[in-house]
Amino acid sequence: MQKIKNIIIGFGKGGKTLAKFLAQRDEEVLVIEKSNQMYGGTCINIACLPSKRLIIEAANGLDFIDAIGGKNEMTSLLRSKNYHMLADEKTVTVLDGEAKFVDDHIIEVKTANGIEKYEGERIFINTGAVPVILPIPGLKESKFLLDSTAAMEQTSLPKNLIIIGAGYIGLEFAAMFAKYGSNVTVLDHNSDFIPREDEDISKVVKKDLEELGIKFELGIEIEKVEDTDDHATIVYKNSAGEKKQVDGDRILAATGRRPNTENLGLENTNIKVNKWDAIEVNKHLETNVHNVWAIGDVKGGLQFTYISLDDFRIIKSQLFGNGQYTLESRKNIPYSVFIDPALSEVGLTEKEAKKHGIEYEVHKLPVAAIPKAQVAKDTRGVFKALVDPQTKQILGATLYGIESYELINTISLAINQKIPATVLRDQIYTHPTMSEAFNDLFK
Ligand SMILES: Cc1cc2nc3c(=O)[nH]c(=O)nc-3n(C[C@H](O)[C@H](O)[C@H](O)COP(=O)(O)OP(=O)(O)OC[C@H]3O[C@@H](n4cnc5c(N)ncnc54)[C@H](O)[C@@H]3O)c2cc1C
Ligand SMILES: NC(=O)c1ccc[n+]([C@@H]2O[C@H](COP(=O)([O-])OP(=O)(O)OC[C@H]3O[C@@H](n4cnc5c(N)ncnc54)[C@H](O)[C@@H]3O)[C@@H](O)[C@H]2O)c1
Repeated sequence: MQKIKNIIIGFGKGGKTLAKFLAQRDEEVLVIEKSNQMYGGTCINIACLPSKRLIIEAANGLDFIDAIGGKNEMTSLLRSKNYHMLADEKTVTVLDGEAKFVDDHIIEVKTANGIEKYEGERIFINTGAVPVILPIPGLKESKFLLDSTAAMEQTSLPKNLIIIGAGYIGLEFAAMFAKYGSNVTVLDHNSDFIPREDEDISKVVKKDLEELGIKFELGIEIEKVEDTDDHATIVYKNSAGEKKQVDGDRILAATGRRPNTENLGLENTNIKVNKWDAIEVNKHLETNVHNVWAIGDVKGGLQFTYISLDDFRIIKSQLFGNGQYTLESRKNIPYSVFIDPALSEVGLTEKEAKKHGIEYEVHKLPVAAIPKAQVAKDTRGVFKALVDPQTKQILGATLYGIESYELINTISLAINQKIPATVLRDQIYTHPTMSEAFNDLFK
């Protein structure tokens, strides 16, 4: 059995960044990836980048199948770049195979050439997450069922697409498929639409999505899924308790993703997993086994590529720095839902501020008041921010409008660096841009 200084299981965002960093320090690294179609991880191959490419091409008016072709070219290029980024390093080996723990520090890898065993001085688990398929009678067996990966590999556009789940994937794919021309129905058991958001925001978002042709059925309970030759029928109880049904030629399951720990052999180790299947870690991301860490989606919590990347920074701080950058250092994580237009947020919502008895003033600006929105011919949306009335520090912002996925990062920087709203208000911005909205939003 070979002893290795660093073993990384899974080619995810945090893991690959760590592998490169270690290689630059001449440290030996073994990166184990179970699929040669996944070099570079979930984000570049089957998640963020392909979905955003398809979303952009839908807005460009491209045909769905042509867009899929272009998306495949992009992911193949990125996959190859990612592979070489690591494999071309002299101290890194990328091993094709599925890894499994046989004890706390020993890994067995099922490769095309048989089982190989390695002992890792340090082991980093970066195996991501997998879609949750609800235990609804007939769902798993339905030949019309897709997860987000399969939805982006279709050879024809769904005519009638039913999406279960109105979360990130549900809403982004609903808007995208509606723009390509599918009839989209979204079912969610929650009766509140995007429940984290303030009502003045969620109402406009829902209205805009409905104007794209998307139908929502909220507060429902799905009873069963039945297949016929050419479609599936989902039978459900609506919010009034009435029995209803909807037919679709595809069903997209978008009801969350759970940490990918099932086949990792963790039962052979002392590594603890919580009730959501996530690996338990301390503030340095170390598991309860010394020198074994978990990175990204597999450790539970927020599932974003930039969180996995930041996990790398935490591990770097512990192994090569002063250990002061930890999970506790991380605050105010921004996010964007790439619907049409995008919804982006950081910090507190008004609902949350009220709930915690935090004093705030509300600043609101309709996107239609921003010259660049008129120029871009898309005046939908509203920008909203909460500011501390005494210190003028920004407490949070919800930006619903074009380019909000760029703007939110400025607000996030201001919050983290304690730059008051008055500075953003008085800043000179280029014109015409969406950023100059801050001159008016923070008046
Ligand atoms: C459709 C979709 C869209 C998304 N859009 C966004 C977005 O716009 N922005 C954003 O920030 N986030 C987005 N996300 C979330 C984001 O993709 C994930 O949070 C992120 O990719 C997680 O990365 P990771 O580092 O945890 O590992 P991953 O990138 O998931 O890597 C895990 C790797 O481990 C491999 N693996 C698993 N088990 C084993 C094993 N036993 N042995 C060897 N290899 C193994 C897998 O094949 C995989 O390559 C999206 C997710 C989805 C599904
Ligand atoms: N733009 C982005 O950053 C982006 C985009 C896509 C995905 N992601 C990541 O991927 C993760 C997974 O996305 P997701 O959309 O699958 O999960 P999600 O947690 O965002 O949404 C799941 C939805 O399913 C609904 N649901 C749960 N059980 C249900 C039931 N029995 N019947 C009907 N509806 C039910 C929930 O109410 C919720 O609305 C997200 O948490 C996110 O972190 C991020």
